Order: sequence, then structure tokens, then C-alpha cells
Amino acid sequence: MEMVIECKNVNFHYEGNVVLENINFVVEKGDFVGLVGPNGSGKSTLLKIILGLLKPDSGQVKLFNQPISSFKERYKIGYVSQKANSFNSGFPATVYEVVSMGLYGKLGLFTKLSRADKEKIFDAIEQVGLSEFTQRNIGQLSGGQQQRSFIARALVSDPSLLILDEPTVGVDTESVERFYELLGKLHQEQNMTLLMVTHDIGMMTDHVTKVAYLNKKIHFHGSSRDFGASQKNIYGSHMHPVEQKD
Ligand SMILES: Nc1ncnc2c1ncn2[C@@H]1O[C@H](COP(=O)(O)OP(=O)(O)OP(=O)(O)O)[C@@H](O)[C@H]1O
Repeated sequence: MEMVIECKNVNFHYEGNVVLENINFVVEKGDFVGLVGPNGSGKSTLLKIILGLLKPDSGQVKLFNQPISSFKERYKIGYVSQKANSFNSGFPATVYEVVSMGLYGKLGLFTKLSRADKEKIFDAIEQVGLSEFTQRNIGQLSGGQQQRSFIARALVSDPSLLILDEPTVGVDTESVERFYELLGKLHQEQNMTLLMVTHDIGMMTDHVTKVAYLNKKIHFHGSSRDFGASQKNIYGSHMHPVEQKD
């Protein structure tokens, strides 16, 4: 069993407001985990801790079996943030330019892109089905197309782990379906590990392999099938902790 993310006894608060309490959470290689929970339950905060953007008050976080403090291979992690698809039409960058930004984490900001790098950019754009929009201004794309551009940006450094924070917000139903197809392909054909925060529980459970339900604590972590069966417990009798499976 190869661990990609390990959170052990993680606690976090913002100014007197405890947001995460004793979080034990693992993502194994090849998992596709849907992280769900009510508004304000700490999902984005947990992602930020995993990404090293926030430091926990206590507890340990490991990425690819290394303590986060000494983890240097950031390019192994692709991240699509919550606000990624809220560009206005005047945003002055093409799809190509946006996607190329995904390489700078690996290469450094002032590195000239090699021919191989450019190939990677075109490949990532093709993977998300946006080749015909390569030179289009990102602000002139639909919400779904913008979101796929940001996924291409996350893919261009060839990550082993892709983290997405509510990627389907504001995206029309047809694009959401295409988006899940794309994630399914990355998961199955490229054996990518995925962790996604989402609110669309119905759609998500058909695609992910595991679900974690967070509300300050992890109340459920198990297969998406078991989650379906226990949803009544979790949502109905609000917050009777369901057996935690790891
Ligand atoms: N920078 C901050 N300073 C203070 N409190 C914050 C900050 N960011 C988030 N919070 C609070 O922490 C709690 C958890 O927020 P978080 O964004 O992690 O939840 P979430 O589960 O991602 O919510 P949502 O589903 O609404 O996006 C909320 O009560 C929120 O108001």
C-alpha cells in the first residue's frame, strides 16, 4: 500500500474557531477520493494544509511518504483551486499561456521553454479537449472550458496527485459530465491519484472510489458504495459519527 497523503492527528483553528479536530486521513496511490461535508466544515482548510499553504496547530502531514516540511517535489501535485474558473472576459492570457504557467513550478519563472516543454503544453491542452482554443483568450471561454484549461495547467507538469477544490461550481451540467469523464480517464488510464472537494454528491459517488465526509472531524471514510448506504446516518441524524475506516 503506497501512501500519497497521510494526515495524523491534525488540528487547526482560525482565531479561536476550531476548524479541524484530530484529523486522521489517508489517500493511497490510485485512490479517487471525494471529500464532502457541509459549508464551512473545513474541507478547503484541510486541502490547504495538505498543500502546505497552512500549517496545522499540531499533528503530522506526509506527502509521498515524506514529512511535508521536507517535501520538495511540488510538481508531483497538481492543484485546481476553487476560484480557478472565475475569470472575467478581459483577462489577458491565452489558454496556451495559462497552461504554460503550470511548468514554472518545475522549471523556475524565467526559464525559456524548450521544444519538449511546448509539446507538453500542447499535449495537456489536447488531453482536456481544448486544442481548437489554444490561442483563445481565457476570458472568452465558457466556465466549463476555463475549468478544463486550469486542469490542463495542473496536468502539464505530469503530476501523480491531482487536488481539486469544488471544480464544478458554476459549470453547466453537460460540462460537468465531460469533466467527470476526463477525471475518470486520468484516474483509470494514467493511474493518477485524485482528491476532490465537491458538493455534488449524487454525481460524485458514481465516479469516485472513496468518500470522506468531513465536519470538523472525519465522520466517514470508506468506499463510495458504503457511503451511499450510510448517507442516511450522516445527513439524517446529523452527525452521529459513522465508523471511521482507517
Ligand atoms: N482565513 C480565514 N480566517 C478565519 N476563518 C476562516 C478563514 N478561512 C475559513 N475560515 C472559517 O473556517 C471554517 C472552515 O472553512 P473552510 O473554507 O475550510 O470550509 P469548507 O468546508 O471548504 O466550506 P465551503 O464548502 O463553504 O467552501 C469556516 O467557518 C470558515 O468561515
